[in-house]
Amino acid sequence: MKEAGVTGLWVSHPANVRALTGFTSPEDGKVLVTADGATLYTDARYTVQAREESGVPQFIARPPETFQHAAEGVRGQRVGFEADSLTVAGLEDLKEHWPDAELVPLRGLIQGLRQIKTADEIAAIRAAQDLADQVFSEVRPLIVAGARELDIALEIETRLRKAGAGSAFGVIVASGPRGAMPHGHASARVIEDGELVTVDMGAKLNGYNSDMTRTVAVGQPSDEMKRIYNAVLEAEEAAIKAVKPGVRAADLDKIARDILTGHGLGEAFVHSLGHGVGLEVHEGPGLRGTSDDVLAAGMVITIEPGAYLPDVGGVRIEDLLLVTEDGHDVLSHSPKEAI
Ligand SMILES: CSCC[C@H](N)C(=O)N1CCC[C@H]1C(=O)O
Repeated sequence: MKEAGVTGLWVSHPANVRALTGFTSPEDGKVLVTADGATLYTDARYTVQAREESGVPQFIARPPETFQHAAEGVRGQRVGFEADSLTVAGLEDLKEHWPDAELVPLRGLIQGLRQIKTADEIAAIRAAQDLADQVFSEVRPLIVAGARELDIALEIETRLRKAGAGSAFGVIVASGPRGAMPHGHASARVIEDGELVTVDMGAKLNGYNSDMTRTVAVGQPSDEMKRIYNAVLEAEEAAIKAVKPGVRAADLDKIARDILTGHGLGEAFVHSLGHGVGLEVHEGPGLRGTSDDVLAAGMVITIEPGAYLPDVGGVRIEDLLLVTEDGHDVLSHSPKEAI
C-alpha cells in the first residue's frame, strides 16, 4: 500500500477477499485495510461462517450500512480501490458514502501478492490436480467413437462433484473440427473414428483450482493431425524444460512459439502460452509475449501451447507446474499419449 501511495484499501475482488481473510463466500464480502488493521464486511447470512473461517475482525451489515461504518475509517485517507473489478455502480457508492476520502484506482495490487503461493496453497492446488488426474484416468476409456462430447464432460463433472470438488470451469471437450476452438465447451457432437479430442479440465477443491489439457486420439488420426500433435508436444516439452526462477514469462512464450513457427504453425497458436493458477483459474503471472512477469519460486503456472486450424481441428497440451527454487515440479501427471 505504501508503494502504491495509499493509506487505505477497499478490497472487493472475491479472490482477493478470500486470500486476505480465508472467508469462503468472498462474493458476499469486502475488506477495508487501513493503518489500524483490516475489517471483513459481510452480512448476517454469514455471521457464523465468517467467525469460523476468518481471524480478521468482522462487521456484519448490508450496504449502505457497510459503507457508513467504513466511512469512519477512511475519513481523510487516500483509499485505493480495485479498478479492474469494482463496478461503476460500486465506485459511485464509495463516492457517495465517503466524501472525505480520496479514491485512488489501483490495478493488481493483491493479485501481485497472490502470485507466490504459500505452502498451504501449494498443497491445496496439488490436491486439486491429483483429483483431476484421477478423474481423467477414469474417464479416458469413455473417449471413444460414438460418445458425445457432453457425456464425457458430464462424467468428469459428476466424478469431481462426488469427490467433494467442483469443476474449475466448464469442461472443454472439443472433437474433430471443433478442436479448432480453444474454448470449445462440450457440445452434443458425436465423436468419430480417426479424430483427435481435446479435453481441458480442472478441479476446484477447497477454493483452489487446477488446470490441465490432454488431446487424445480415437482410432488412427490423419498424418497431418499427428504432425500437429507432435509439434505441439515438442513446443510444450521445450517450454516446460525452461521453467525456473528468473526466466521471463515472455521468453517462455517465445520458446514454444518459435518451435510451432518452425513447423509452420505460428499463426495457428492463437493464444498465450499459459497463466498462473490458484484461487482463480486465470491469474498472474501471464505467460504471453507482452508480459513483464518474471518467474519466481512459489508460482503455479500452466504451460499450454496449442495449434488450431479452422474447419480441420486442433491440438492443445497443458500441464500445471510449480516453480521451485531449482527449477520446477510438474503437478499434472496424466499421461501424454503418443500419437
Ligand atoms: C475457460 S477456462 C480455460 C482453461 C484453459 N486451460 C485455458 O486457460 N486456456 C485454453 C485456451 C488458452 C487458455 C486461455 O487463455 O484461456
